[in-house]
Amino acid sequence: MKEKKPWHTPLTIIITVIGVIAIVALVTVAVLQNRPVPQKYKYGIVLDAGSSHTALYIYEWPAEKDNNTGRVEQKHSCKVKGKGISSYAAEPEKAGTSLIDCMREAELQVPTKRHRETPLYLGATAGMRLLKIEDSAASDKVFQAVEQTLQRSPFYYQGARILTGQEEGAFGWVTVNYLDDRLKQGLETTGALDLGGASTQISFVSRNYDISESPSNSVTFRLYGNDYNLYTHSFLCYGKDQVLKKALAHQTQSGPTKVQDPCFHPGYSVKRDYASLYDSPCVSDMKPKGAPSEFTHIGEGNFSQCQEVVKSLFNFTACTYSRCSFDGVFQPPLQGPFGAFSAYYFVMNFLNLTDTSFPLETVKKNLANYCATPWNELKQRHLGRVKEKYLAEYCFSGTYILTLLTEGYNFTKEKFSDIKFIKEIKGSDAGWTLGYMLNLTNMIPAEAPDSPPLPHAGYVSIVTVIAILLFILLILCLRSIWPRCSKQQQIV
Ligand SMILES: Nc1ccn([C@@H]2O[C@H](COP(=O)(O)OP(=O)(O)OP(=O)(O)O)[C@@H](O)[C@H]2O)c(=O)n1
Ligand SMILES: [Ca+2]
Repeated sequence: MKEKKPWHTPLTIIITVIGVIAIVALVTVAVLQNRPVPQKYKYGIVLDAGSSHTALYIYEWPAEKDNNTGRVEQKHSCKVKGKGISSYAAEPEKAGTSLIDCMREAELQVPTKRHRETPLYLGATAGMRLLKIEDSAASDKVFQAVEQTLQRSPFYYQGARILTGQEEGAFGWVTVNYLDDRLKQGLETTGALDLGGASTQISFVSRNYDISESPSNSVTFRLYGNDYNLYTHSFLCYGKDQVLKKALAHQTQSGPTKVQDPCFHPGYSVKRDYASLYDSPCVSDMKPKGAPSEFTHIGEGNFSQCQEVVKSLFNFTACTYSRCSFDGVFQPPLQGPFGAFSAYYFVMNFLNLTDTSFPLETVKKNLANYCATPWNELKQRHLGRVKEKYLAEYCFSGTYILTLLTEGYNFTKEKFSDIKFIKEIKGSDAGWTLGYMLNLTNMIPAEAPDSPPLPHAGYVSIVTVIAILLFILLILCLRSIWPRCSKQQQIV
């Protein structure tokens, strides 16, 4: 009878133990070496010096993945108290000191050991563009004051400058599409509509259209391996505060002491002075000669008359291109979904009109009702929660927004539902700041980044399975070789 050889000879036990130790060691090394490191973050700070106010944004992203997409998020924002930096033209130092509180907040938000490497940018928009036109020396002084504050901060200060309207529009578009993860995936992009206090931007990709008809409106990008031909335009003096000035200027051309304004509520009556109404380059050439020092601004609450006033501020006839939006500015056919943010959102959200699935006619009817609401009633309903200045202007602003979108940009009643009024996307505010930082830190690569063929978990599992298979193979091999070896020994 064939004697069965026991498998647990000292040698096989030693080999098994060594094998098991080797496998455990191999898998441990694979796991440890390739384990995702505990998340460490990097930070970037952008100050948005808008015409009406300044806001500071802190962005963060995983330290190891600067180049990866959709990973930069807004960590914190801080609203600077007071008005925009351009309002400090007469006392520039205050433009610098106004930023100190938010800079302190940023020092607490960003871990101290990251301070020195955290880039800090300030970008100014239409308010400073207007100040530069009006008084270039004053604009320089405001920048000097602002720089002084920012240079003193512990962050890696990268400079303060005025963005061009084109940059403001294009970076707003980058932000929206980056946050929506549309760029990396090469999906159809979303257009961006930004309404500020002093300027407004429209940016979108219009396929099959020759944007070279107006090269100054075109921006080309290569992002993640895709080419984009972006149409963008910034209308200076068409932000909602400057348009309000234009509307009032339009109604005070004869220098009256009393103006009955259909865009303000019945019962609204406020004294305004001519000097501060006409203090901007958007209206300064319209100032009536020999006007009194002030006028009484009286509300009438008539939406359709307000629409007429607002419409009269646009020039719809001048156009030297194949097609125009208004004021002789080229615009290709609207395409794709649009995100409308900043003041578009503030105003439409207050008015409860962000739902664009309602027919445009219904939106207009609701706004007409709102405009006809007596001023006293509105104050009772909202004061304490909403600033009086904002409250007084929502009828005008809503009318302006609808007129700009429908008559200005040509969002017809069918296309109106393509617009989504948004404040933020996945927790990050919509606006130009994120796109600006991504661009300056080269965080969006022109080509799609190479990613490892296997995810970490897949890699570890495969290494483990292969190691176990090899080990089993080794045991089987030893089991078939060993008896022969030992028999040979016996023969010898
Ligand atoms: N809750 C709020 C906040 C702001 N506003 C208004 O929204 C406009 C400001 O929009 P914003 O996007 O902050 O403009 P800026 O960036 O300051 O201006 P710009 O981009 O033109 O430089 C101002 O008219 C302000 O009165 C509003 O109506 N309701
Ligand atoms: Ca703005």
